[in-house]
Amino acid sequence: MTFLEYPDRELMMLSLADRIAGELADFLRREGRASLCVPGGTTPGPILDTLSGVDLDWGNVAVFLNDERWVAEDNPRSNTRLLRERLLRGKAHLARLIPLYAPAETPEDMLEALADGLRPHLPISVLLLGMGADMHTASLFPGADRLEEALSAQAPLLLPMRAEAAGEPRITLTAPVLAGAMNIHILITGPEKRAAIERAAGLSAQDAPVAAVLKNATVHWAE
Ligand SMILES: O=C(O)[C@H](O)[C@@H](O)[C@H](O)[C@H](O)COP(=O)(O)O
Repeated sequence: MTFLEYPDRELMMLSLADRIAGELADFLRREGRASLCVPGGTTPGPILDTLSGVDLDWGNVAVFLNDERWVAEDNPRSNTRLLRERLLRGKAHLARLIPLYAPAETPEDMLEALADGLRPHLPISVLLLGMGADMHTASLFPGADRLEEALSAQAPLLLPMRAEAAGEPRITLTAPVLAGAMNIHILITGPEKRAAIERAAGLSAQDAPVAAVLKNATVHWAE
C-alpha cells in the first residue's frame, strides 16, 4: 500500500477529488467509458461535492456504491440517497447510477437482478473506499455472517451481509470485485483509523477485512 499524509482534511478532499477526476478522464479518453465506485458513510461527502461540479463526460460514467444498507431511499441511512444528494447533481447529474438497492424485503430477493445490472460495468475504473475503526470496508465487517464467502476468490459480485456492527442488513460488493479495481483509494481521517489501517496491514482479511484490498491501494489520510 501507498500511504499519503495530508496537512489537513480540506486539502485532502480537494486533492483526492482532483486525482479521481483525472483517472476517470483517462479512462474516458482511452475507452470511451468509465466506472466510479464510492462509499457511503460520513467521510466522503466533500469529495462527492467537488466531483459533482467537475467537467467530465459524465454521460459515459457509471456510478455505484461499495455497499448499501437495506433501507428505502427516503431513510436517512440510505447511501443511495447520499449519492443523489451529493454526487449525482450539477455536472454529474448525467452519470448513470447503477443501483445496489431495490424495494424488497431482503437483499437476497434482489441479489441476482442487482448483480446483472452491475456486471457490464466491471472491472471498476476508480474505486474509493472508506474504512471503520474496526477495519471493515464496504460492508465486509469482521465477524459478519458471510464474510468468508465474500473474501473468497470465487465470490459472486454481490453478497448480502449481516453483522452486529452493521445495524440493518447490507448488500456489498465482494473482495475480488473491489480488489480487481484499476485504481484503489482508501480515504480515512483521524488517529484511530490511522492506527487501524497500519494494524490491518499485518493481519488476515478474516480479522481485518480492509486487508483484502490494501495491496494495490493508496491510502489518503489527514488528522
Ligand atoms: O455504508 C457504509 O457504511 C460504508 O460504505 C462503509 O464501509 C463506510 O465507508 C465505513 O463505515 C466508514 O464510514 P465513515 O466514513 O462514516 O466513518
